[in-house]
Amino acid sequence: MTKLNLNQVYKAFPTSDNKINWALEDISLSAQENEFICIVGPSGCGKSTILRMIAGLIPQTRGDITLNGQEILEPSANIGLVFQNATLFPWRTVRDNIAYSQDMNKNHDDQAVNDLIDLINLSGYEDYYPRQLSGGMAQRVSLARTMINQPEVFLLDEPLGALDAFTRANLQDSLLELWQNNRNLMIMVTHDVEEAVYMASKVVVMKPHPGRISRVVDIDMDYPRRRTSQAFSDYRREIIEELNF
Ligand SMILES: Nc1ncnc2c1ncn2[C@@H]1O[C@H](COP(=O)(O)OP(=O)(O)OP(=O)(O)O)[C@@H](O)[C@H]1O
Repeated sequence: MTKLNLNQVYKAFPTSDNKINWALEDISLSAQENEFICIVGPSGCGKSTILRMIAGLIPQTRGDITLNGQEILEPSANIGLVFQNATLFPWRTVRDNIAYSQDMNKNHDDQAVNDLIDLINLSGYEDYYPRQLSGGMAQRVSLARTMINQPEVFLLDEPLGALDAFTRANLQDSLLELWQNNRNLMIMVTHDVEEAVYMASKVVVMKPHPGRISRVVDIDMDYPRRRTSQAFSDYRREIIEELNF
């Protein structure tokens, strides 16, 4: 069933000299529940703008964006968004950062919080404060904090971009596990083609000036994926070639 639909979406921003910058042109994309979609493309092609429109943070200039057939007009708890840098409450412990939902001030079930702490491999760190965590640990907490609301759509804007390669590879696996347990729709922006092939069921390749979709590549490989397999290198090459032409 189609969960999310973008139909001929355009986005214009005013420029400082009173002109119009068409940041996105004719974006059409439909996503089923359970999909893991990665969006790749060069800087400035409008990847974050797409996520911000889906999150209901900014309006599109033309076209429709619907979730379960309903137009998205404002942010809602059904759609979670995680950015590159974890933004945790510094005065709350790991447990309380996850337990208290940002916008609803609601205390979550202890069992659900413990299960998520287990899943993100932070058991034993429940009572730590953000200043006592590494970047990777903080980003895990940030993911768990969004995940606990069980959003139907989970939007991730370069969530692993600021991490070292080793932490990044670990978190890719944690994210895949979160997705496999919850089976919600994930849409992740990344600059890293290998990360997209490792994680996504579908890769959306974008081009700039104006930002548009140049190709959608279905990744037909079982999980867990082997980065050294022939199929993996073939998909990676196909996407890199698409980005370069
Ligand atoms: N609030 C805004 N006001 C004006 N222009 C904006 C605004 N947000 C984005 N843009 C413009 O829209 C275009 C797309 O920006 P966006 O941040 O979505 O690209 P991106 O693909 O996510 O880039 P990056 O990979 O560098 O994060 C750019 O030309 C940018 O200058």
